[in-house]
Amino acid sequence: MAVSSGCGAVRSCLGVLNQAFPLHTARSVTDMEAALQLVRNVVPPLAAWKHKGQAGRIGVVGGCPEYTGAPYFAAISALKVGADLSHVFTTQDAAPVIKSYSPELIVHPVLDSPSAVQDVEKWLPRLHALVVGPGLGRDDVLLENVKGILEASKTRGIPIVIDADGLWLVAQQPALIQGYQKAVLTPNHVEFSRLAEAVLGDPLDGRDRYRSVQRLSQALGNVTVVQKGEQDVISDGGQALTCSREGSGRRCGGQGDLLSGSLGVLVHWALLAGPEKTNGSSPLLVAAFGACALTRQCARQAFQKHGRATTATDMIRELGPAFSRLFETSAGADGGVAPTGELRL
Ligand SMILES: NC(=O)C1=CN([C@@H]2O[C@H](COP(=O)(O)OP(=O)(O)OC[C@H]3O[C@@H](n4cnc5c(N)ncnc54)[C@H](OP(=O)(O)O)[C@@H]3O)[C@@H](O)[C@H]2O)[C@@H](O)CC1
Ligand SMILES: Nc1ncnc2c1ncn2[C@@H]1O[C@H](COP(=O)(O)OP(=O)(O)OP(=O)(O)O)[C@@H](O)[C@H]1O
Ligand SMILES: [Mg+2]
Repeated sequence: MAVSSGCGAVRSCLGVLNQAFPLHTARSVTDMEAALQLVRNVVPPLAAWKHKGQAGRIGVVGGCPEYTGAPYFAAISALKVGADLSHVFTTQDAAPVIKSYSPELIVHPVLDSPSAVQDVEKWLPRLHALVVGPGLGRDDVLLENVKGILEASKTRGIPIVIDADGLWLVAQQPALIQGYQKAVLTPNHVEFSRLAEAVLGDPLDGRDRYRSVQRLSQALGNVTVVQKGEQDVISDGGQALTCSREGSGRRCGGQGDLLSGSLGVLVHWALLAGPEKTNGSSPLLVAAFGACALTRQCARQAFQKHGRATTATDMIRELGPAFSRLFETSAGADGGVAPTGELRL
């Protein structure tokens, strides 16, 4: 449970980097531990004086009759990272299925209702962050409802993680998210290419992923972008950070959903903590780094136990131990393998 608030070494390291190199300079340092320390700084302590809800109330908007696993993975991951309550806003048909996976989730069968936007809007004052897109599908009616939910959430200043089919919607209508600096997009390879085409009009430049991610973020008005892959590249248009912590060779579905749900909680915590705790780095960048490192650590631990049979459910079981290992020790004990991370400005 212990979370360090001290970060002198991190402060000086990132401080020097911030001053020394102008934007876009291709300069890098191995700095995984420094970035992990920033994540530790934003994790709220567990305390007897706190009440239910204070550690986070997260909403997941997604799921449809075809995809019930994805919103479940995201919502249960949010809880296991440390949120107190996790809501799923989904379609009438998908709701009982998702409920049956877990009694821990609060499931609202509203997403295909004509009053979907108002139904979700009622809950927004009680939510700290939204994760939009896991398992949403591409039905026009659902996407139109989600558009309204996004607008209502932006008006209230709610942090939004956009993943999966939420990114499909953003690729159709980038204005939906343009300039909203409490948004984080988490595209996989295909989703990133689609966004880059739609927003930059360019095919993906695979040679310089940093530059591509940074350009996409800038074009969207400094929305934070997490490009998932063999290494995860994260940028807010200014700084860029990569997470190459060891994960696993298993590419089973659902790992991105675990990441987006975890990120919903970390985004809330990081914004609450503010830039003082992240030493001037963007809280969203730090949150994104934390979610990537955590997902990869879960993959690694699950693979050690289950090998080729590893699935997202096995990874979710590792969330508690992986979180402790990364964020509740003073040194991020790693059991031997040297992690790497780079910070580029
Ligand atoms: N259990 C559930 O309910 C789950 C539901 N999910 C939900 O499914 C929905 C669609 O999401 P998605 O990710 O399958 O769609 P999309 O990104 O269009 O990819 C489609 C195709 O692109 C390719 N491809 C993918 N990655 C690649 C890569 N790195 N590099 C190269 N190619 C790559 C690959 O096609 P291939 O080229 O192999 O034929 C892939 O099949 C969405 O709602 C999501 O949340 C998932 O969350 C999983 C768990
Ligand atoms: N080649 C890889 N090597 C190691 N880790 C990877 C690799 N590709 C993706 N990952 C990790 O897997 C996690 C999910 O990324 P992925 O690209 O699978 O997302 P996704 O396609 O959206 O997943 P989902 O099936 O949930 O939709 C990220 O944390 C990422 O770091
Ligand atoms: Mg995905």
